[in-house]
Amino acid sequence: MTLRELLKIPSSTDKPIIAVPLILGPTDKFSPFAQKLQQQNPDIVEWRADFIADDFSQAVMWQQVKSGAQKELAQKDVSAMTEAKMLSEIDNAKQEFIANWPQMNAHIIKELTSTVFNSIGGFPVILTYRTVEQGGRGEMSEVEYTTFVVSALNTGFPFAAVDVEYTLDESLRNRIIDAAHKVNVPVIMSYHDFQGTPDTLAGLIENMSHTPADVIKLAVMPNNMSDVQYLLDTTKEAAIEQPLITMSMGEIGKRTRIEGYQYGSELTFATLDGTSQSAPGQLTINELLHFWQ
Ligand SMILES: O=C1C[C@@](O)(C(=O)O)C[C@@H](O)[C@@H]1O
Repeated sequence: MTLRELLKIPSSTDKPIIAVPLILGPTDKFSPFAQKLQQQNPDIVEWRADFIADDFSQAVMWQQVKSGAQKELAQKDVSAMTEAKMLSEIDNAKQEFIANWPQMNAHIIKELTSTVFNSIGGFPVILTYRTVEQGGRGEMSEVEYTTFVVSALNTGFPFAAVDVEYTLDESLRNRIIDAAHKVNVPVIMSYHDFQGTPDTLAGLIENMSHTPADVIKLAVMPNNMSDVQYLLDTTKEAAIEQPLITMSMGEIGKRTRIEGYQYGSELTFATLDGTSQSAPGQLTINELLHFWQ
């Protein structure tokens, strides 16, 4: 099955799927992004949830509740005794907050997901939470990351696919894969190396393909042109069942984002305006279309 078939993105061209990253944070507006999306019409949006989800983590939310209560207390003219008592009540409230957190968290994740789906006007969405270790912004623990992704999948919003990092603990990885498959969402198993191009790419792809994932994705940093050619050749020679997405990042890897499809990479990441890159070396959609003319 091709990636287009799997993600249900039909096309009459031989060109790869174009994915655009959505990297908005909690104070950013969605409408300029949505507008450019309509104008440039990529195939799919990758919601990089790591740009926003950590602002709604348990620690951040508790801090907000706590400082709100402390502020209120500071405005009251109370005795030192009453103040001490109230401060200890705030600490007790933490237990209650922790007990209620799973429901609150599910509610927050549903709101975030709903905002994304309602803002981007019908484009298919890949859900990605990229950890700092793999080159993203996400600082949640592995368990929190898993909870976030599983909860987002269970909101009922129809994600076109979900990204799962190969470096995540295997049992947690499988929890996400099971949750995704239960709601018929294909899983993209991804691996990033922002430092270099491992000389064991073929083995890595092979090992990743032995997971229950539906798509394999590899993004690595080349240090010279032969690293770039090595990535392309390995992509071409990969004999795995799943569709493959590969790229060399950075300036010298740009070629793989344009030509990778000729070697078997079925999706390429591009930006709407050249400024909102989610990884180094991404071209704009216009640049890609220009090269493909
Ligand atoms: O895995 C990838 C590929 C990527 O790192 C790139 O190099 O284009 C961009 C990420 O947003 C995406 O999740």
